[in-house]
Amino acid sequence: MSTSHRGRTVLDDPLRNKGTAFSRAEREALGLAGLLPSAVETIEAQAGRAYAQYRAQPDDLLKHVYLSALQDRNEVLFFRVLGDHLREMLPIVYDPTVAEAIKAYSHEYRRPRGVYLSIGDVAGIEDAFRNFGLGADDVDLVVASDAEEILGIGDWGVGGGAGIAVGKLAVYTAAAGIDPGRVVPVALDVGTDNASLLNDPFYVGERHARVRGARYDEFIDAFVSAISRLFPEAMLHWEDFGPSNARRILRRYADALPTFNDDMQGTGAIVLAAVLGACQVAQTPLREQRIVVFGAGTAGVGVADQLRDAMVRDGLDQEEAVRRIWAVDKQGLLIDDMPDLRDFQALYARPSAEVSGWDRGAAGIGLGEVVKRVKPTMLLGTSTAHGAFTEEIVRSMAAGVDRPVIFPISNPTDRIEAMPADLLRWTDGRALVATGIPVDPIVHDGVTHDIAQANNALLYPGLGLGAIVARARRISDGMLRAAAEAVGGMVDVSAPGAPLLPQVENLRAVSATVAVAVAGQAAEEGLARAEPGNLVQRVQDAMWQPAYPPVSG
Ligand SMILES: NC(=O)C1=CN([C@@H]2O[C@H](COP(=O)(O)OP(=O)(O)OC[C@H]3O[C@@H](n4cnc5c(N)ncnc54)[C@H](O)[C@@H]3O)[C@@H](O)[C@H]2O)C=CC1
Ligand SMILES: CC(=O)C(=O)O
Ligand SMILES: [Mg+2]
Repeated sequence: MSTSHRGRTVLDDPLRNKGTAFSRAEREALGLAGLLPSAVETIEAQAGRAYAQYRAQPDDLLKHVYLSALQDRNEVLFFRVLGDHLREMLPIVYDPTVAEAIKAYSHEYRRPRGVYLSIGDVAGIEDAFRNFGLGADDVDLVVASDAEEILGIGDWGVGGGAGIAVGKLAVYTAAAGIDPGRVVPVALDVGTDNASLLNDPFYVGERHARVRGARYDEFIDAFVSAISRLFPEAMLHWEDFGPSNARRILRRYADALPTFNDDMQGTGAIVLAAVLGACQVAQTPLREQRIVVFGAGTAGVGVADQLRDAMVRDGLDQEEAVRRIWAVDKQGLLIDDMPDLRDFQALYARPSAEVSGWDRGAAGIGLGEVVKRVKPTMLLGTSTAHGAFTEEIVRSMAAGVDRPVIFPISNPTDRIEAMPADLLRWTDGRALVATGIPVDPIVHDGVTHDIAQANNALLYPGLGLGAIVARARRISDGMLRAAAEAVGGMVDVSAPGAPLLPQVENLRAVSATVAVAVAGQAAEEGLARAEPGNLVQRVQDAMWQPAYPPVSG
């Protein structure tokens, strides 16, 4: 690596800064003599100190703040420490603590990271990217969020967009070795409907209600055009958009550039991987499952779509597959004569005649009644409704099936539909559980249950790496399927209590395996612009490592 910078500006560049690890020769060449204490340290020594400082932070939010500051000083060291303590630190950098950091963004704000685009300045979009300083061939990946539906915590304005894009990108690098110097986090600031932000004197975003309609669409359009023009090779990842925009935006741009929506497609694919594992344990093929999706929003319907397509591959026709899925939302079981169905929910609405004799409360046909009538084998939670999988509902489900598959995957912790220890207790250890948040192993009746983390973080880094290695023109359904099957193929679910997905410690191997499968699929579908060659080697070679390169002047 070389730099034309000298002196303090070298130390201020987190992608080049090595701090006390600059050698004497580098210090001489880069004008650093006298700007650092005399010891020349190894990265191991620096990482040991950083870890001790991290451990000394009194709570998770301050641990997050500490790691953000480390990333702002020295990216290699940040990723080294994160990689060395992945299981411990992923929940701090990412889900669930990232939710706390997002809520506190304007109060903890110290320095910017990435690109902030405001709906009030559409004309300035290209300039903003130019000011960021990367050229046409310098960007592999852009992660963008308008923060309308951050995890399960709702609208968090500019801090939500910036915080989630940065958090997702940290996982991309830690998990799949995406080069942190070749990515751009983007906060799309269209205002916020969050009154606590609008009335917070520290709030650093656009201080007006969320803009919707034609102006919003023009803003998104200008953003996508700028990306396509300025960074023609880059992949675009959409994160945490609201349900009225997520699918619409994806549809609009899916054929124009390599792009995907993580909440719909990444989540759908990781849940499919876990479901395939659960089918093996339960010894019941997917096409015979009865699946209730609780929370039919962006993620819930994304999951339903992936499961439907997998059932079709498993031998059902489209109609039969759809009929094996029951979707429940705020208004209860979705029924085709409901006036307030969203367009993307309509496919899963049951014919009203089918449910005419079912019990209805003020909020429609509730989850309890659905479980009683449907006798589901799988219950998937993407509702943000904490505690919605009650003991009564879970016991009722477990009475009808030997191995109830129950995935409360809403994030963060205070949105989860049920805690895994309760699910195991209420089902006498029979439940096959996966959650969105990380959960410690649970001992029930002498068996240790490793709870799979069905979080898109296990999938999207490898998907992105595979697409980047292939220089994919598009992200196809086939590439998502290949990713899901690759993750599913990496676990042995045969032992009692075994997790349904690979463990977080294996994230690098998982991501590399996913990337090979995705890049191979892209090539097979004629979507790869790069020659396939030896994909295993190409994926390994493409993975950035947190080690200091020599820096010359
Ligand atoms: N584990 C993972 O990888 C992922 C988990 N999620 C989680 O899924 C949840 C939903 O996220 P999105 O789909 O993006 O949000 P969304 O807002 O698009 O969907 C939530 C849906 O749940 C419904 N809902 C809310 N309260 C309900 C209740 N009491 N009963 C029934 N339905 C109810 C809403 O009407 C909406 O349709 C969040 O907690 C999010 O963190 C989302 C993406 C990935
Ligand atoms: C994990 C994730 O993408 C979400 O909860 O929104
Ligand atoms: Mg998300």
